[in-house]
Formats: sequence, structure tokens, C-alpha cells
Amino acid sequence: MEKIAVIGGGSWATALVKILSENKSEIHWWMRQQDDVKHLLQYRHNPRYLSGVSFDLNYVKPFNDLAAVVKASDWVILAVPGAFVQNAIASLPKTAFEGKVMVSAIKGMIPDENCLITDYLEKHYNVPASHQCVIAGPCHAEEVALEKQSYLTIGSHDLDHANRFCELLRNRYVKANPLDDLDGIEYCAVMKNIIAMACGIAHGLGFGDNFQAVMVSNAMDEIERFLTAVMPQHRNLVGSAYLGDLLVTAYSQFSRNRTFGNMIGRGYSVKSAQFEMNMIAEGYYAVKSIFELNKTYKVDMPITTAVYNILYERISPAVEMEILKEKFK
Ligand SMILES: NC(=O)c1ccc[n+]([C@@H]2O[C@H](COP(=O)([O-])OP(=O)(O)OC[C@H]3O[C@@H](n4cnc5c(N)ncnc54)[C@H](O)[C@@H]3O)[C@@H](O)[C@H]2O)c1
Ligand SMILES: O=P(O)(O)OC[C@H](O)CO
Repeated sequence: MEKIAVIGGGSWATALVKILSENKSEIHWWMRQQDDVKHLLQYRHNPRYLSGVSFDLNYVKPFNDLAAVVKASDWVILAVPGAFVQNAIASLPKTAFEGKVMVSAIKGMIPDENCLITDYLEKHYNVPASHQCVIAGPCHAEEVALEKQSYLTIGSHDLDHANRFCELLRNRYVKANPLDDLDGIEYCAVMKNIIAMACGIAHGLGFGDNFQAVMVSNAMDEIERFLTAVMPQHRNLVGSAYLGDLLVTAYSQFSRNRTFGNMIGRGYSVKSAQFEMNMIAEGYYAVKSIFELNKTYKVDMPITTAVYNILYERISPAVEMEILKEKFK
């Protein structure tokens, strides 16, 4: 039986625990709140997210002792939003992940350092790239809970690790495939959240599907330009880990980033939009990181710039959309 640590108690962590435990891996599940651990042990579901999903406690062991959870596992999945990762694992010694395979389920960056999660783990915890995987692909936790057909891509420089993790995930409703473009899919997963916010903002302002389709196609060019500058490598950007993930986030009713953007377009302040959502829209943090990182690369990124200006420079969404309207082809 594989022993897997899952760090995080949100929707995606809950969906991953469902998939992996149903396949009979032993899950050591770290949740921040002691009350949530107690609730899970008593009622067999997460009280806050996807609470319709029941767990078999023979396979799911919830704790809030992080060091014990990591020590007991061979694989460690990070599934808290990027902005909270540093804090979540800060209590661990720098050697805590030695010999483990780290799997980032996060579609976000470390805000203080504007770096990818895998780069952060390598720099601060000495986890070599060969011991890292990322989970990508268009997959909403809510649809996993409903057992709707879904597809995941496991990125790693080590395809043996990627293949093994795919085996742990595959079931009746999840297909999983390996890919060697670890950094490319990690960056793309971050950027699609920014684009989804832009789509939501446009929708909130009253733009229609025609404009959104042009936004998404321009976004693919923007993502390609950025990836070519930062991580040049041949990649098939119409694959489901790239275009597929962008489409689900840009169009789905379940998208946190689109929902957040929609509120901004309708006139909510950042604070009030965050307050209304029980969930985290990663794109809010990601746009600052990508915007700042791009000061080095100087790639033409009109959509990222527009979202940054709206969220951080308080420029009116209508003004920024007018600029994009003129720029798009
Ligand atoms: N939800 C999905 O469908 C989905 C799918 C793929 C990837 N992801 C990625 O998974 C990661 C986790 O997102 P999610 O959707 O599970 O989150 P969520 O929005 O469902 O839940 C928020 C999470 O943030 C945690 N949190 C909130 N405030 C915190 C704080 N101050 N300190 C520490 N933790 C705090 C909560 O405990 C909870 O775990 C994100 O990077 C997201 O992009 C999500
Ligand atoms: O669509 P969002 O904004 O909820 O993000 C969740 C996942 O990244 C979808 O794959």
C-alpha cells in the first residue's frame, strides 16, 4: 500500500484524497484546523469543502501534526494555495522531504519570491527536480466529487515517478497521463488563472461570448510568448494540460478565478470579492508574481498587464477592457 501525505484541507485536497483512498492508498491527511480533523474522524467527511464526499477511515488518517504526516509517507502532495505554502510547511526542518517524492497540486506561485512551487522546494528544502511531480489538467474538485469523467496530467522530469503516480490516480472516472514538461505545465497552470479572471471581469462588465473567445485565443499567444521566453522547449500547447486547463477555468461555473473576476467587473472591491468567496482565487496572487517576473523577460503580456492594473493599481476595469478591445485581433 502506498503511503501518501496530503497537505491541505480545501476542495482540491479533498478531491485528491477521495481518488487516492478509493484506490486503496494510505492517506495521511494534514488539515490546519484541529476541529476539522475531529469532525472527519467522527463523521467521515470534510465539514468545509465537498462535504458530500465520505471517506473510508481504514485508508484516510486525518491529523494536524504535520511532521508526523510527512514522516509516515513516501509521497507528499502539497494542496494548499500557493500564497500559504511557505507558512504551512515552515515548522518542518529543511531535511523533512529527504527521500520523498513531492507532488505539487498547486496552480499558483510563492508570492514573496515570485517562484514556482517546485523551484521553492528545490531551493529551500533541497528536493531535486527528479523527485518532483506536478498535477495538471482541467479538473475541478466539484466534478471529481460527482465522479464526472476527468483527465489529469502528471508532469515530472522523471517519467517513472510520473507513471507511478498516474497509476495511483487512474480509476473509472479519472484518466491520467505523464508528461516531461514539468515547468511549462506549472507556469501554464498559474497563467490560466489570470486569464480566467480577465474573462470574468469582461463578463461582469457585460461583454459577451464573442469577446471572451477572442480573449482566450489571444491568451494562448500570450502564454506561448511567456513560456518561450522563460522555459523554451517544444510543447503542444493545445494539449489538455495547457489549453484544456485554460478553457475549463475560463468557462466553468465552478471556476474560482472567473467568479472572482466577474465580481470585480461588476464593481466589487478586491477585499469584498475575497470576503464573499469561501475559496481562494489563485490568480489574484499569480498576476502580481507573473507581472513582476516579467520585468526581467519583458514579454508583451497585455492581458496580464490589464488584470494587474485593475487589481493592484486600481485602474477601472472598463478602462483596461477598452485597451484590450483595441489590441485584440
Ligand atoms: N479546486 C479545484 O478544483 C482545483 C483543481 C486543481 C488545482 N487546484 C489548486 O489547488 C490549490 C488549493 O486550492 P483549493 O481549490 O483546494 O482551495 P479552496 O479555495 O477550496 O480552499 C482554500 C484553502 O486555503 C486554505 N486557507 C485559507 N486561508 C488560509 C490561511 N490563511 N493559511 C493557510 N491556509 C489557508 C484553506 O484551509 C483551504 O485549504 C490551489 O493552488 C488551486 O489552484 C484546485
Ligand atoms: O477554475 P478555478 O479557478 O477554480 O481553478 C481550479 C483548477 O485549476 C481547474 O483545473
